[in-house]
Amino acid sequence: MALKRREEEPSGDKKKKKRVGFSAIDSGIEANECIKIFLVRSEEEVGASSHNTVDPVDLNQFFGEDGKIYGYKGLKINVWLSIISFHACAEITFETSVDGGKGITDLEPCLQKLFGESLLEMKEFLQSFSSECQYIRNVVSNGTVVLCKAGEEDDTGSTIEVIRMGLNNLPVGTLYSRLVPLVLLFVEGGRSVDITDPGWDIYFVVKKTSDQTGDTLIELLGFATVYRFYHYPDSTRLRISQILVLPPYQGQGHGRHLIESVNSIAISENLHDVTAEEPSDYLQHLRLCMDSLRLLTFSPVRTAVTSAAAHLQEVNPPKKASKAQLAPPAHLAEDVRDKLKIGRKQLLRCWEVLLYLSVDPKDSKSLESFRSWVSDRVRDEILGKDFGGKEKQLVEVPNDYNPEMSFVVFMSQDGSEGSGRGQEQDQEELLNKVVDEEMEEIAESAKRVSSLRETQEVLHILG
Ligand SMILES: CC(=O)SCCNC(=O)CCNC(=O)[C@H](O)C(C)(C)COP(=O)(O)OP(=O)(O)OC[C@H]1O[C@@H](n2cnc3c(N)ncnc32)[C@H](O)[C@@H]1OP(=O)(O)O
Repeated sequence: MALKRREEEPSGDKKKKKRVGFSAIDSGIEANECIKIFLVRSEEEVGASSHNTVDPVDLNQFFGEDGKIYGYKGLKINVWLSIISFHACAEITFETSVDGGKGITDLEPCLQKLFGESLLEMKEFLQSFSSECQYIRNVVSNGTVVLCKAGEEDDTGSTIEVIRMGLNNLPVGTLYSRLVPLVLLFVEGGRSVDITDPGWDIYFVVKKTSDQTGDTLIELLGFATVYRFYHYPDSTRLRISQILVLPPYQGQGHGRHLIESVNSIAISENLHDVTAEEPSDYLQHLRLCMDSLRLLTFSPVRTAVTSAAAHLQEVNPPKKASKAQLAPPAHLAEDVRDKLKIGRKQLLRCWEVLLYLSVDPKDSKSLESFRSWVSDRVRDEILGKDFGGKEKQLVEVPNDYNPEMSFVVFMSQDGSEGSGRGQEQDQEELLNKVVDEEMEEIAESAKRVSSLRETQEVLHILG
């Protein structure tokens, strides 16, 4: 780690500077404001600040309780992260450092907490580009190729492969420990998994290219850690714990390749199902699109959705009996889990999208029935049934993140007390807002699924 004071002062000025360092108590600087992270693939890119700056989730969490750094003026921390060896190097510069009432933050342990052993001194870091240029190739060479596709974006004859390996294996575990900083930086709430547990697998998505001498270069584009859970009585479930595509390669289908590979393992090994641990919104969106498209290729699903859509036309609002007919039949949920390894919860999410897609947008009666059905689901999810004499109430809470929508649900002890605003009318209005939001999301997902399906059909026709 290189530590530099910017523009060294002649020693005579130092005392004076200390005295004027902070006029008031040091208010500190947020880590997010002074740290820049660069992803680099060559020695030349180190120091060229125009290269690949990335936005981490939140750096403040690694720096003290309040996420602030104290005792520095003009502090800048540049961190170079090699996407060849996955080592890191930090360059720290500042004008002055003085205790302004809150101490001087020791930066090294904070950076160690984040980057661990992958943090190198600059000289060693620069050497790693040549000494470890084949690092990824050496680690993944013993893995099992689960998926192989021709690279699309260039004509170098590259291929995209997904390779599966057990994490409980020394070279793979070492590579994973170098990837953990990426998990901490880019996956919200991400943390390291226990590499000694044999239940963990890691799926690497890589790009393979041959150079002019015929030598193969392998670049790591992303990875997913997947846990094998026991499922009673004699099966196994796969849970995607962390999935990350490196920022420069996001949005190019590699997250999809990883998920497709996990799905294909679950099918080929006849496992119970595939789930994801605390998925981010975007991962939910991706899985929703992928699974809805897979469900559309399964004819029992198409038949059942068409029949459910016909029930939407019957009465508005749908009666209790016909509402039951809007849900996927139990035997279908079992078939879907068995054939596609899509669990019931995920099937229900996709089902709403598929049902919406089956409704003629001009058929207002069916749309109203559909909304009423979604509204019942939302009501059940938020308020549920009476809970031991306590009643749930929904209250709006202002929120900077999404000023339009923010609610809390709380219990009132006797069913009558609350915030004083828990009147039925208020509650109805709030529930309606939530339902509107859900309807918008379903409509958007349906639009995306429909356009992806059209593209797939065109590609199929073109052969
Ligand atoms: C459990 C957890 O780990 S939660 C945390 C998840 N990870 C993170 O948040 C880390 C940061 N983010 C990432 O690493 C990535 O963005 C990931 C892993 C979430 C997604 O990977 P990406 O490579 O960016 O996504 P990818 O390009 O494969 O897929 C996205 C697109 O494919 C589309 N798509 C979905 N299915 C298909 C299909 N069958 N055919 C074609 N396209 C499809 C999606 O609709 C989406 O496009 P859109 O946004 O325009 O609607």
